[in-house]
Amino acid sequence: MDVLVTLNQVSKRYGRHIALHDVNWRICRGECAAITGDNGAGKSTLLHILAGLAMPDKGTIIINNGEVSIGYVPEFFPGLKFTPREYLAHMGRIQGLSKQAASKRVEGLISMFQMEQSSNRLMNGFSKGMLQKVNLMQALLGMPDLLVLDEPLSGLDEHVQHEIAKLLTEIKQQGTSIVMSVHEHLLISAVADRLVVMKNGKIMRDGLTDLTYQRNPRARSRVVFHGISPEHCIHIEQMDGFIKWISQGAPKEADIARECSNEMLQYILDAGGSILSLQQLKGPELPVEHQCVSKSKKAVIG
Ligand SMILES: Nc1ncnc2c1ncn2[C@@H]1O[C@H](COP(=O)(O)OP(=O)(O)OP(=O)(O)O)[C@@H](O)[C@H]1O
Repeated sequence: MDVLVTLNQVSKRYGRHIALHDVNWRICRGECAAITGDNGAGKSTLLHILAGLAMPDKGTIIINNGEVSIGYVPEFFPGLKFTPREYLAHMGRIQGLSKQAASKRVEGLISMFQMEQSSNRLMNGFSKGMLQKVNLMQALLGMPDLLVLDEPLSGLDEHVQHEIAKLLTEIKQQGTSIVMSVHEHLLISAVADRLVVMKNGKIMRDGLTDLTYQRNPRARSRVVFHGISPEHCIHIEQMDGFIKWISQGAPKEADIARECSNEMLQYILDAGGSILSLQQLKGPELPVEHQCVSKSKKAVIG
């Protein structure tokens, strides 16, 4: 899997308040992750760090070959005294596009967003929905590998919410990875492949959305194991095929993609752990077969 950005043990505090606490996370090429959680859970802080707008106090950020372009869509976008055409052309130049390239890109975006009729009107008279479209267009000017959006549907009416969801689906289909904080179910069900739940600055759940399982029922296994260090657990989360933790207590329990299970089990054993059980699952909730219970390396992997 082509990982675009990896966060390792990332923490961020504001004064005495810890907004992010030892977060390990990554986003891969072509993925769309929705981040949800209560107000103050740390979603925006995580997005700011991913987008390079804030630095962590602790931890590391690894960018794929140091060359991932990122577009950021803030929650609020002001109604400026420019037309979208003027504003986007300026932004394109600021982002390093030539005059011709900026103009071509702006026209392409205006057409994709069906903004032809309003593209020469001043934005200070725009509705929230129209402003949000321009906000999204500015982030797409440089054809980013990764689009980071902070609550893209906030304050929009239902019709515009569906329009934005449709546009984000198109953007995802064009190969752009997306990370967005959301409160609305629409984007989780219509666009996201992965759902991340945050609480008190920590990631509590990170896995495929149930709809993704239904659309693409990838065979998976549930493995129960114990005896490995927190550092090895972090590595497991970052391996291809890790889906989600079911329990991080003792013993630990995780869902993994079946095609990667040999590699994962081997890693657990090499790290000094013991496998307590391996159960094959299919779909979001339905265990179809109980395969084996063994502590022996050969019996589990063979
Ligand atoms: N610049 C700041 N100065 C001080 N505290 C901050 C700052 N930014 C965020 N915080 C605090 O850090 C915590 C996490 O904030 P963050 O905005 O990341 O949460 P969030 O999950 O995005 O919340 P919301 O859903 O309300 O936007 C909150 O308690 C917030 O008050």
